[in-house]
Amino acid sequence: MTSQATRVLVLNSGSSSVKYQLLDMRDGTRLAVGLVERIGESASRLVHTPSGDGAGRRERTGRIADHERALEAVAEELALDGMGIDSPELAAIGHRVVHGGLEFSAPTVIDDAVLAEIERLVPVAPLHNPANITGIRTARALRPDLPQVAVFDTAFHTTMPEHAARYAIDVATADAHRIRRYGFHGTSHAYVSRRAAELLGRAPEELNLIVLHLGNGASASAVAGGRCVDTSMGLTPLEGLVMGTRSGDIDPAVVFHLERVAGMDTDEIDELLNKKSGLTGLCGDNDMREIRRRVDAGDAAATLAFDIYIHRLKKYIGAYYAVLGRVDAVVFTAGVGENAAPVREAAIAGLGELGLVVDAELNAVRSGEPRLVSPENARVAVAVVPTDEEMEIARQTFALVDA
Ligand SMILES: Nc1ncnc2c1ncn2[C@@H]1O[C@H](COP(=O)(O)OP(=O)(O)O)[C@@H](O)[C@H]1O
Ligand SMILES: CC(=O)OP(=O)(O)O
Ligand SMILES: [Mg+2]
Repeated sequence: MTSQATRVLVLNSGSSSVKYQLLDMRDGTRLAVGLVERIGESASRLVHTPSGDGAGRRERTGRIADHERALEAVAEELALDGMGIDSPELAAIGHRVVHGGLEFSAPTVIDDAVLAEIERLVPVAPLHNPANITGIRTARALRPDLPQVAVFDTAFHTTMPEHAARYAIDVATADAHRIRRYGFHGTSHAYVSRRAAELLGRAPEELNLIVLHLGNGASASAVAGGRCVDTSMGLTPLEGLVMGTRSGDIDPAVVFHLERVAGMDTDEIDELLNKKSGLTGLCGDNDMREIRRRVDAGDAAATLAFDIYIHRLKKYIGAYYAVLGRVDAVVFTAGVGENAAPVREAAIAGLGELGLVVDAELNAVRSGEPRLVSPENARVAVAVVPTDEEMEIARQTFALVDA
Protein backbone atom coordinates (compact mmCIF):
# COMPACT_ATOMS: atom_id res chain seq x y z
CA MET A 1 0.00 0.00 0.00
CA THR A 2 1.44 3.36 -1.04
CA SER A 3 1.42 6.16 1.50
CA GLN A 4 -1.27 8.13 -0.37
CA ALA A 5 -3.57 5.11 -0.69
CA THR A 6 -6.45 6.09 1.56
CA ARG A 7 -9.45 5.04 -0.50
CA VAL A 8 -11.57 1.96 0.00
CA LEU A 9 -14.06 0.54 -2.49
CA VAL A 10 -16.89 -1.35 -0.80
CA LEU A 11 -18.96 -3.97 -2.61
CA ASN A 12 -22.23 -5.15 -1.05
CA SER A 13 -23.35 -7.85 -3.47
CA GLY A 14 -26.89 -9.10 -2.94
CA SER A 15 -28.77 -11.84 -4.73
CA SER A 16 -29.93 -9.53 -7.53
CA SER A 17 -28.12 -6.29 -6.76
CA VAL A 18 -24.77 -4.73 -6.05
CA LYS A 19 -24.49 -1.67 -3.83
CA TYR A 20 -21.10 0.05 -3.86
CA GLN A 21 -19.32 3.05 -2.42
CA LEU A 22 -15.89 4.54 -2.88
CA LEU A 23 -14.75 6.30 0.29
CA ASP A 24 -11.73 8.31 1.28
CA MET A 25 -10.87 7.09 4.76
CA ARG A 26 -8.90 10.20 5.75
CA ASP A 27 -12.21 11.90 6.48
CA GLY A 28 -14.91 9.43 5.41
CA THR A 29 -15.78 11.41 2.25
CA ARG A 30 -17.97 9.53 -0.18
CA LEU A 31 -16.37 9.83 -3.62
CA ALA A 32 -18.91 7.62 -5.37
CA VAL A 33 -22.13 5.85 -4.45
CA GLY A 34 -24.01 3.45 -6.66
CA LEU A 35 -26.39 0.59 -7.09
CA VAL A 36 -26.93 -2.03 -9.77
CA GLU A 37 -30.33 -3.65 -9.44
CA ARG A 38 -32.42 -6.33 -11.14
CA ILE A 39 -29.26 -8.13 -12.29
CA GLY A 40 -30.18 -10.95 -14.70
CA GLU A 41 -33.48 -9.37 -15.69
CA SER A 42 -34.18 -7.49 -18.92
CA ALA A 43 -34.70 -4.20 -17.09
CA SER A 44 -31.47 -3.99 -15.08
CA ARG A 45 -30.48 -0.55 -13.90
CA LEU A 46 -27.25 1.04 -12.71
CA VAL A 47 -27.42 4.31 -10.82
CA HIS A 48 -24.08 6.00 -10.17
CA THR A 49 -23.41 9.21 -8.27
CA PRO A 50 -19.89 10.65 -8.17
CA SER A 51 -20.43 12.12 -4.67
CA GLY A 52 -22.29 11.50 -1.46
CA ASP A 53 -24.91 14.20 -2.00
CA GLY A 54 -26.67 12.94 -5.11
CA ALA A 55 -25.15 15.51 -7.51
CA GLY A 56 -24.12 14.39 -11.02
CA ARG A 57 -26.26 11.25 -10.97
CA ARG A 58 -25.94 8.96 -14.02
CA GLU A 59 -28.15 6.05 -14.95
CA ARG A 60 -27.78 3.06 -17.28
CA THR A 61 -30.63 0.75 -18.18
CA GLY A 62 -30.83 -2.47 -20.16
CA ARG A 63 -29.97 -6.04 -19.30
CA ILE A 64 -26.94 -6.68 -17.10
CA ALA A 65 -26.71 -10.46 -17.32
CA ASP A 66 -24.84 -11.38 -14.13
CA HIS A 67 -22.78 -10.08 -11.21
CA GLU A 68 -19.56 -10.21 -13.21
CA ARG A 69 -21.03 -7.88 -15.85
CA ALA A 70 -22.43 -5.70 -13.07
CA LEU A 71 -18.98 -5.23 -11.53
CA GLU A 72 -17.45 -4.49 -14.91
CA ALA A 73 -20.07 -1.79 -15.37
CA VAL A 74 -19.29 -0.39 -11.91
CA ALA A 75 -15.57 -0.30 -12.80
CA GLU A 76 -16.40 1.59 -16.02
CA GLU A 77 -18.50 4.16 -14.16
CA LEU A 78 -15.73 4.78 -11.61
CA ALA A 79 -13.18 5.15 -14.42
CA LEU A 80 -15.37 7.77 -16.14
CA ASP A 81 -14.84 10.00 -13.10
CA GLY A 82 -11.09 9.34 -13.03
CA MET A 83 -11.51 7.10 -9.97
CA GLY A 84 -10.96 3.75 -11.69
CA ILE A 85 -10.22 0.51 -9.86
CA ASP A 86 -6.66 0.83 -11.25
CA SER A 87 -6.10 3.98 -9.15
CA PRO A 88 -2.97 3.95 -6.94
CA GLU A 89 -5.05 5.78 -4.32
CA LEU A 90 -7.09 2.65 -3.69
CA ALA A 91 -5.89 0.94 -0.49
CA ALA A 92 -8.26 -2.05 -0.47
CA ILE A 93 -11.57 -3.43 -1.61
CA GLY A 94 -13.98 -4.35 1.19
CA HIS A 95 -16.62 -7.00 0.58
CA ARG A 96 -19.78 -7.68 2.53
CA VAL A 97 -19.85 -11.45 3.07
CA VAL A 98 -23.08 -12.68 4.59
CA HIS A 99 -22.08 -16.02 6.15
CA GLY A 100 -18.77 -16.45 7.95
CA GLY A 101 -19.75 -19.62 9.83
CA LEU A 102 -17.67 -20.57 12.87
CA GLU A 103 -14.40 -19.55 11.24
CA PHE A 104 -14.69 -15.80 10.99
CA SER A 105 -15.48 -13.37 13.80
CA ALA A 106 -13.45 -10.42 12.48
CA PRO A 107 -12.69 -8.72 9.15
CA THR A 108 -10.31 -10.95 7.19
CA VAL A 109 -7.94 -10.44 4.26
CA ILE A 110 -9.13 -12.82 1.57
CA ASP A 111 -6.77 -15.49 0.25
CA ASP A 112 -7.58 -18.77 -1.50
CA ALA A 113 -8.26 -20.57 1.79
CA VAL A 114 -10.64 -17.86 2.99
CA LEU A 115 -12.45 -17.90 -0.34
CA ALA A 116 -12.76 -21.70 -0.15
CA GLU A 117 -14.34 -21.42 3.31
CA ILE A 118 -16.83 -18.78 2.09
CA GLU A 119 -17.71 -21.20 -0.73
CA ARG A 120 -18.16 -24.07 1.72
CA LEU A 121 -20.80 -21.94 3.46
CA VAL A 122 -22.95 -21.46 0.33
CA PRO A 123 -25.58 -24.02 1.47
CA VAL A 124 -26.30 -21.91 4.58
CA ALA A 125 -26.51 -18.59 2.69
CA PRO A 126 -27.75 -19.67 -0.72
CA LEU A 127 -29.15 -16.28 -1.71
CA HIS A 128 -26.10 -14.32 -0.56
CA ASN A 129 -22.70 -16.03 -0.44
CA PRO A 130 -22.65 -16.92 -4.18
CA ALA A 131 -23.08 -13.23 -5.07
CA ASN A 132 -20.42 -12.25 -2.52
CA ILE A 133 -18.03 -14.80 -4.06
CA THR A 134 -18.56 -13.47 -7.58
CA GLY A 135 -17.85 -9.97 -6.27
CA ILE A 136 -14.60 -11.14 -4.67
CA ARG A 137 -13.44 -13.08 -7.73
CA THR A 138 -14.18 -10.25 -10.13
CA ALA A 139 -12.50 -7.67 -7.90
CA ARG A 140 -9.45 -9.90 -7.45
CA ALA A 141 -9.16 -10.32 -11.23
CA LEU A 142 -9.30 -6.55 -11.70
CA ARG A 143 -6.78 -5.79 -8.92
CA PRO A 144 -4.80 -8.90 -7.94
CA ASP A 145 -2.25 -6.71 -6.14
CA LEU A 146 -4.77 -5.14 -3.75
CA PRO A 147 -5.91 -6.49 -0.37
CA GLN A 148 -9.47 -7.73 -0.60
CA VAL A 149 -11.14 -7.80 2.81
CA ALA A 150 -14.22 -9.77 3.83
CA VAL A 151 -16.48 -8.19 6.46
CA PHE A 152 -18.94 -10.79 7.71
CA ASP A 153 -22.61 -10.27 8.60
CA THR A 154 -22.24 -13.01 11.21
CA ALA A 155 -19.24 -11.47 13.05
CA PHE A 156 -21.14 -9.18 15.45
CA HIS A 157 -23.28 -12.09 16.63
CA THR A 158 -20.41 -14.36 17.67
CA THR A 159 -20.77 -12.92 21.20
CA MET A 160 -24.17 -14.62 21.62
CA PRO A 161 -24.15 -16.95 24.63
CA GLU A 162 -24.56 -20.66 23.94
CA HIS A 163 -28.10 -20.68 25.34
CA ALA A 164 -29.12 -18.21 22.61
CA ALA A 165 -26.98 -19.66 19.81
CA ARG A 166 -27.90 -23.35 20.22
CA TYR A 167 -31.03 -25.01 18.90
CA ALA A 168 -32.61 -27.58 21.17
CA ILE A 169 -31.75 -30.50 18.90
CA ASP A 170 -29.46 -33.49 19.36
CA VAL A 171 -26.06 -32.04 20.25
CA ALA A 172 -23.99 -34.59 18.32
CA THR A 173 -25.96 -34.00 15.13
CA ALA A 174 -25.82 -30.23 15.58
CA ASP A 175 -22.07 -30.26 16.18
CA ALA A 176 -21.32 -32.64 13.33
CA HIS A 177 -22.99 -30.25 10.89
CA ARG A 178 -22.25 -26.96 12.68
CA ILE A 179 -25.97 -26.35 13.07
CA ARG A 180 -26.46 -23.37 15.34
CA ARG A 181 -27.79 -19.83 15.19
CA TYR A 182 -25.29 -17.47 13.54
CA GLY A 183 -27.34 -14.31 12.93
CA PHE A 184 -26.90 -11.83 10.08
CA HIS A 185 -26.96 -8.08 9.28
CA GLY A 186 -24.33 -7.86 12.05
CA THR A 187 -22.40 -5.03 10.41
CA SER A 188 -25.60 -3.00 10.46
CA HIS A 189 -26.57 -4.00 14.03
CA ALA A 190 -23.06 -3.02 15.23
CA TYR A 191 -23.00 0.31 13.40
CA VAL A 192 -26.53 1.26 14.41
CA SER A 193 -25.89 0.34 18.07
CA ARG A 194 -22.89 2.67 18.16
CA ARG A 195 -24.74 5.51 16.44
CA ALA A 196 -27.72 5.05 18.75
CA ALA A 197 -25.42 5.46 21.78
CA GLU A 198 -24.12 8.72 20.25
CA LEU A 199 -27.69 9.91 19.73
CA LEU A 200 -28.53 9.14 23.35
CA GLY A 201 -25.29 10.75 24.55
CA ARG A 202 -24.33 7.62 26.48
CA ALA A 203 -21.49 5.09 26.33
CA PRO A 204 -22.42 1.89 24.42
CA GLU A 205 -21.25 -0.12 27.45
CA GLU A 206 -24.09 1.31 29.56
CA LEU A 207 -26.89 0.60 27.13
CA ASN A 208 -29.33 -2.21 26.48
CA LEU A 209 -30.78 -1.89 22.99
CA ILE A 210 -33.26 -3.68 20.76
CA VAL A 211 -32.18 -3.05 17.15
CA LEU A 212 -34.69 -3.72 14.38
CA HIS A 213 -33.07 -3.94 10.93
CA LEU A 214 -36.06 -3.93 8.59
CA GLY A 215 -35.01 -4.04 4.93
CA ASN A 216 -35.86 -6.66 2.36
CA GLY A 217 -34.23 -9.10 4.72
CA ALA A 218 -35.14 -8.23 8.31
CA SER A 219 -33.72 -9.10 11.70
CA ALA A 220 -33.93 -8.03 15.32
CA SER A 221 -31.14 -8.12 17.85
CA ALA A 222 -30.76 -7.68 21.59
CA VAL A 223 -27.58 -5.74 22.34
CA ALA A 224 -26.30 -5.46 25.92
CA GLY A 225 -23.36 -3.14 26.54
CA GLY A 226 -22.45 -3.10 22.85
CA ARG A 227 -22.45 -6.90 22.52
CA CYS A 228 -25.08 -9.00 20.79
CA VAL A 229 -26.84 -11.38 23.19
CA ASP A 230 -29.57 -12.63 20.85
CA THR A 231 -30.71 -12.16 17.27
CA SER A 232 -33.63 -13.37 15.22
CA MET A 233 -31.89 -14.94 12.22
CA GLY A 234 -30.42 -18.40 12.68
CA LEU A 235 -28.43 -20.98 10.76
CA THR A 236 -29.50 -19.08 7.66
CA PRO A 237 -31.13 -15.68 7.04
CA LEU A 238 -34.55 -17.36 6.91
CA GLU A 239 -35.42 -17.47 10.61
CA GLY A 240 -37.18 -14.75 12.57
CA LEU A 241 -39.16 -11.78 11.32
CA VAL A 242 -41.52 -11.72 8.34
CA MET A 243 -39.45 -10.35 5.41
CA GLY A 244 -40.01 -9.17 1.85
CA THR A 245 -40.00 -12.67 0.37
CA ARG A 246 -38.95 -14.90 3.32
CA SER A 247 -41.31 -16.52 5.80
CA GLY A 248 -39.27 -16.04 8.96
CA ASP A 249 -40.28 -18.36 11.83
CA ILE A 250 -42.47 -21.33 10.99
CA ASP A 251 -43.01 -24.72 12.56
CA PRO A 252 -40.23 -26.84 10.96
CA ALA A 253 -42.82 -29.58 10.48
CA VAL A 254 -44.32 -27.44 7.70
CA VAL A 255 -41.36 -28.68 5.64
CA PHE A 256 -42.11 -32.37 6.31
CA HIS A 257 -45.75 -31.75 5.57
CA LEU A 258 -44.97 -30.10 2.23
CA GLU A 259 -42.74 -33.05 1.34
CA ARG A 260 -45.09 -35.81 2.44
CA VAL A 261 -48.47 -34.33 1.66
CA ALA A 262 -47.88 -31.69 -1.03
CA GLY A 263 -45.19 -33.74 -2.84
CA MET A 264 -42.74 -30.85 -3.02
CA ASP A 265 -38.99 -31.53 -3.14
CA THR A 266 -36.34 -29.78 -1.04
CA ASP A 267 -35.40 -27.20 -3.67
CA GLU A 268 -39.05 -26.28 -4.23
CA ILE A 269 -39.61 -25.81 -0.51
CA ASP A 270 -36.41 -23.77 -0.22
CA GLU A 271 -37.63 -21.52 -3.02
CA LEU A 272 -41.11 -21.29 -1.49
CA LEU A 273 -39.84 -20.19 1.92
CA ASN A 274 -37.03 -17.90 0.71
CA LYS A 275 -38.49 -16.29 -2.40
CA LYS A 276 -42.26 -16.78 -2.49
CA SER A 277 -43.19 -16.20 1.14
CA GLY A 278 -43.12 -13.25 3.53
CA LEU A 279 -44.97 -10.16 2.32
CA THR A 280 -44.80 -11.36 -1.31
CA GLY A 281 -46.38 -14.69 -0.42
CA LEU A 282 -49.08 -13.06 1.66
CA CYS A 283 -50.16 -10.30 -0.72
CA GLY A 284 -48.07 -10.33 -3.90
CA ASP A 285 -45.99 -7.26 -3.02
CA ASN A 286 -42.74 -7.07 -1.06
CA ASP A 287 -42.30 -3.30 -1.09
CA MET A 288 -43.66 -1.69 2.07
CA ARG A 289 -44.54 1.50 0.15
CA GLU A 290 -46.87 -0.44 -2.13
CA ILE A 291 -48.31 -2.43 0.78
CA ARG A 292 -49.13 0.77 2.70
CA ARG A 293 -50.75 2.24 -0.40
CA ARG A 294 -52.93 -0.86 -0.65
CA VAL A 295 -53.72 -0.85 3.08
CA ASP A 296 -54.83 2.78 2.84
CA ALA A 297 -57.04 1.82 -0.12
CA GLY A 298 -58.72 -0.89 1.99
CA ASP A 299 -57.09 -3.94 0.35
CA ALA A 300 -57.73 -7.00 2.58
CA ALA A 301 -54.70 -9.13 1.57
CA ALA A 302 -52.26 -6.25 2.04
CA THR A 303 -53.85 -5.40 5.40
CA LEU A 304 -53.47 -8.96 6.63
CA ALA A 305 -49.86 -9.08 5.37
CA PHE A 306 -49.11 -5.84 7.23
CA ASP A 307 -50.78 -7.13 10.40
CA ILE A 308 -48.80 -10.40 10.32
CA TYR A 309 -45.56 -8.45 9.77
CA ILE A 310 -46.31 -6.20 12.75
CA HIS A 311 -47.48 -9.05 15.00
CA ARG A 312 -44.16 -10.88 14.51
CA LEU A 313 -42.17 -7.70 15.08
CA LYS A 314 -44.04 -7.01 18.32
CA LYS A 315 -43.35 -10.56 19.53
CA TYR A 316 -39.61 -10.05 19.06
CA ILE A 317 -39.68 -6.69 20.83
CA GLY A 318 -41.37 -8.38 23.78
CA ALA A 319 -39.00 -11.34 23.71
CA TYR A 320 -35.87 -9.20 23.64
CA TYR A 321 -37.25 -6.93 26.34
CA ALA A 322 -37.47 -10.03 28.51
CA VAL A 323 -34.01 -11.26 27.45
CA LEU A 324 -32.43 -7.89 28.32
CA GLY A 325 -34.47 -7.24 31.47
CA ARG A 326 -34.04 -3.49 31.06
CA VAL A 327 -34.19 -1.67 27.74
CA ASP A 328 -32.84 1.83 27.09
CA ALA A 329 -33.90 2.13 23.46
CA VAL A 330 -35.65 0.41 20.59
CA VAL A 331 -33.94 1.41 17.36
CA PHE A 332 -35.40 1.16 13.86
CA THR A 333 -33.15 0.96 10.80
CA ALA A 334 -32.86 -0.06 7.08
CA GLY A 335 -35.29 0.70 4.24
CA VAL A 336 -38.53 -0.05 6.10
CA GLY A 337 -37.34 0.90 9.60
CA GLU A 338 -36.00 4.28 8.46
CA ASN A 339 -38.85 5.23 6.13
CA ALA A 340 -42.08 3.54 7.13
CA ALA A 341 -43.60 5.60 9.96
CA PRO A 342 -46.74 3.36 10.05
CA VAL A 343 -44.57 0.31 10.77
CA ARG A 344 -42.88 2.04 13.70
CA GLU A 345 -46.20 3.31 15.02
CA ALA A 346 -47.92 -0.07 14.77
CA ALA A 347 -44.99 -2.06 16.21
CA ILE A 348 -44.81 0.13 19.33
CA ALA A 349 -48.59 0.63 19.76
CA GLY A 350 -49.91 -0.86 22.99
CA LEU A 351 -46.49 -1.17 24.64
CA GLY A 352 -46.93 1.82 26.96
CA GLU A 353 -46.75 -0.46 30.01
CA LEU A 354 -43.20 -1.32 28.92
CA GLY A 355 -42.34 2.39 28.74
CA LEU A 356 -42.52 2.38 24.94
CA VAL A 357 -44.40 5.22 23.26
CA VAL A 358 -44.13 6.86 19.84
CA ASP A 359 -44.83 10.57 19.40
CA ALA A 360 -46.92 10.93 16.23
CA GLU A 361 -45.40 14.26 15.22
CA LEU A 362 -41.79 13.15 15.70
CA ASN A 363 -42.54 9.85 13.97
CA ALA A 364 -43.81 11.70 10.89
CA VAL A 365 -40.51 13.60 10.42
CA ARG A 366 -38.61 12.48 7.31
CA SER A 367 -34.87 12.81 7.66
CA GLY A 368 -31.64 10.98 6.93
CA GLU A 369 -30.34 11.79 10.41
CA PRO A 370 -30.48 9.70 13.59
CA ARG A 371 -33.46 10.92 15.61
CA LEU A 372 -35.79 10.14 18.50
CA VAL A 373 -39.44 9.40 17.78
CA SER A 374 -40.46 8.91 21.43
CA PRO A 375 -41.64 11.83 23.58
CA GLU A 376 -39.00 13.67 25.62
CA ASN A 377 -40.03 12.17 28.96
CA ALA A 378 -40.33 8.59 27.70
CA ARG A 379 -38.93 5.87 29.97
CA VAL A 380 -37.51 3.98 26.97
CA ALA A 381 -36.27 5.83 23.88
CA VAL A 382 -37.60 4.87 20.45
CA ALA A 383 -35.17 5.97 17.74
CA VAL A 384 -34.58 5.90 14.00
CA VAL A 385 -30.92 5.48 13.10
CA PRO A 386 -30.08 5.17 9.39
CA THR A 387 -27.74 2.27 8.78
CA ASP A 388 -24.62 2.55 6.64
CA GLU A 389 -23.24 -0.92 6.04
CA GLU A 390 -20.88 0.37 3.34
CA MET A 391 -19.28 2.99 5.64
CA GLU A 392 -18.85 0.42 8.40
CA ILE A 393 -17.33 -2.13 5.98
CA ALA A 394 -14.94 0.56 4.71
CA ARG A 395 -13.96 1.51 8.26
CA GLN A 396 -13.25 -2.10 9.25
CA THR A 397 -11.44 -2.78 5.96
CA PHE A 398 -9.18 0.27 6.25
CA ALA A 399 -8.44 -0.41 9.91
CA LEU A 400 -7.18 -3.86 8.91
CA VAL A 401 -4.98 -2.85 5.95
CA ASP A 402 -3.73 0.39 7.54
CA ALA A 403 -2.55 -1.45 10.66
N1 LIG B 1 -40.42 5.43 1.82
C1 LIG B 1 -40.56 4.16 2.16
N2 LIG B 1 -41.64 3.74 2.85
C2 LIG B 1 -41.79 2.46 3.19
N3 LIG B 1 -40.90 1.50 2.89
C3 LIG B 1 -39.82 1.84 2.21
C4 LIG B 1 -39.57 3.19 1.80
N4 LIG B 1 -38.39 3.22 1.16
C5 LIG B 1 -37.92 1.95 1.14
N5 LIG B 1 -38.77 1.12 1.77
C6 LIG B 1 -38.65 -0.33 1.97
O1 LIG B 1 -37.29 -0.68 2.12
C7 LIG B 1 -37.04 -1.92 1.45
C8 LIG B 1 -35.59 -2.03 1.07
O2 LIG B 1 -34.81 -1.84 2.21
P1 LIG B 1 -33.22 -1.98 2.15
O3 LIG B 1 -32.71 -1.79 3.52
O4 LIG B 1 -32.68 -1.12 1.07
O5 LIG B 1 -33.15 -3.50 1.76
P2 LIG B 1 -32.02 -4.44 1.20
O6 LIG B 1 -30.69 -3.85 1.65
O7 LIG B 1 -32.32 -5.74 1.86
O8 LIG B 1 -32.19 -4.45 -0.27
C9 LIG B 1 -37.99 -1.89 0.26
O9 LIG B 1 -38.36 -3.18 -0.11
C10 LIG B 1 -39.18 -1.13 0.81
O10 LIG B 1 -40.09 -2.06 1.34
C1 LIG C 1 -28.62 -11.47 5.46
C2 LIG C 1 -29.69 -10.78 4.72
O1 LIG C 1 -30.85 -11.10 4.86
O2 LIG C 1 -29.32 -9.76 3.93
P1 LIG C 1 -30.27 -8.87 2.99
O3 LIG C 1 -31.21 -8.16 3.88
O4 LIG C 1 -29.30 -7.94 2.30
O5 LIG C 1 -30.97 -9.82 2.05
MG1 LIG D 1 -29.69 -4.79 3.26
